Amino acid sequence: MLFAVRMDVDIPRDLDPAVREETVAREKAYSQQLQRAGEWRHIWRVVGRYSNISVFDVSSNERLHDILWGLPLFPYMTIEVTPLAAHPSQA
Ligand SMILES: O=C(O)CC1=CCC(=O)O1
Repeated sequence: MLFAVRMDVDIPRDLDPAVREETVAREKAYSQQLQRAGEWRHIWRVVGRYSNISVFDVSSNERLHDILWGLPLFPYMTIEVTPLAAHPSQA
């Protein structure tokens, strides 16, 4: 099952810089592990924003929910999920 997911990140400015750095590092490791496993297919920066648009290929809605819930930056994100279906014009 394919999903496009937009993540808008808004880390509070007064967050301890060490906590910020450690959380962002954990986010990167978490993301890259899922990319290597094939569930996080794409991640693209949204130009000019602290946001990304990602494509996930997961077995179920529950699996995607668990992945998103587990994001280290989850408490600082607004997330929009769009389920994808094959387009009839896909060559
Ligand atoms: O920087 C972001 O867009 C947030 C993020 C998600 C996965 C990752 O490595 O960073």
